[in-house]
Amino acid sequence: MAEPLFDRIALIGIGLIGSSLARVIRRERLARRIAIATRSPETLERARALGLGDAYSLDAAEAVQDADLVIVSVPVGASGSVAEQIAGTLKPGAILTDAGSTKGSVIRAMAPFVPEGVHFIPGHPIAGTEHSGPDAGFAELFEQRWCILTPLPDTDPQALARLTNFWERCGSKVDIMDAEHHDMVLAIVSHLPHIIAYNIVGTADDLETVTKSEVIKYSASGFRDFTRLAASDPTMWRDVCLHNREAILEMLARFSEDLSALRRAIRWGDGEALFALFARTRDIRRSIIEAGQEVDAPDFGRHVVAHHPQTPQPEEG
Ligand SMILES: NC(=O)C1=CN([C@@H]2O[C@H](COP(=O)(O)OP(=O)(O)OC[C@H]3O[C@@H](n4cnc5c(N)ncnc54)[C@H](O)[C@@H]3O)[C@@H](O)[C@H]2O)C=CC1
Ligand SMILES: O=C(O)C(=O)Cc1ccc(O)cc1
Repeated sequence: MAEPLFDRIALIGIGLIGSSLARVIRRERLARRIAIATRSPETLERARALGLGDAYSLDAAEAVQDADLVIVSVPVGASGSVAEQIAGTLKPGAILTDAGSTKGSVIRAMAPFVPEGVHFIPGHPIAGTEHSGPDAGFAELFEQRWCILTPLPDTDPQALARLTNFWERCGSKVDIMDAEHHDMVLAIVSHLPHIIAYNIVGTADDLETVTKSEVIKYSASGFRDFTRLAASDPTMWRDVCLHNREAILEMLARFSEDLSALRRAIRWGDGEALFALFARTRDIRRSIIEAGQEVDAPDFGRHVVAHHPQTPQPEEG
């Protein structure tokens, strides 16, 4: 059996991402000990009841003591305050990383608190679901998914190799890029789709000519896919919007321009323009399938039911 990669891993935040990490770390024996810290007592108790770790604390500073790898998986707006809390007890030589959906803001918020001798390597697993909390996680979440690492210019290559190895042992493929590029790419492939979903579901909810029961009744159409995304955690997505503001605004501006062109084509009955766009976008989906990426909305809800048939989800926070 392979040696554990780390002696002690500390997980700060034990929601969907933190608890999925706990489960895969356990399954793959990636650490001898898992220490868990989170902010709310209810979530911590739930993590304990699920047996996700070896030590539990409401104090992040306590949890990171002696940890060789610290993974912060909290809403991105909380990453600075977590860094401030743990700064004094991080072990020299430890690797500090995170799972946040935005990277520039996380670096700006956390880096000032990282002590000399601690290797800070921000990260982002491109894997998730619309569910949140410790019950929602599952060990297979990261399998065959990309994890993007955004090291800083002075990052130690050995620490980077160790963290890359960790994510690969979790089942992920690892890519490395700078934070600014990450934020631009993710704005279009992840943040905008969620914003559009929140918007369209809100628009449908506001309609006066179509009743709520009709929206529910006939939603076995494209609308249903949007409702899945629009069911994602409000705190997490509020923070993403507030902390990747520039890139999201840039992509929204482009989106609005293209939407205006599409609107014009519909108004003027320009079938050729409509057909040309729809044919081009169909090719994109074909390329995704050819590249071997999963494209159908994964019914990750099944995992929640399969793992914990009757457990209610605790309040987050
Ligand atoms: N949900 C998703 O699909 C994905 C989320 N992410 C990112 O991962 C991070 C975590 O997301 P999830 O696990 O989905 O969220 P979640 O809502 O399931 O869990 C968040 C956890 O952070 C804790 N928390 C909140 N504020 C805290 C604080 N100040 N100190 C300590 N703990 C605190 C909560 O109690 C909870 O345990 C976020 O930054 C998110 O952007 C990344 C990839 C996918
Ligand atoms: O549920 C989905 O379809 C997602 O897109 C999950 C997701 C949410 C946020 C991320 O930063 C990465 C992945």
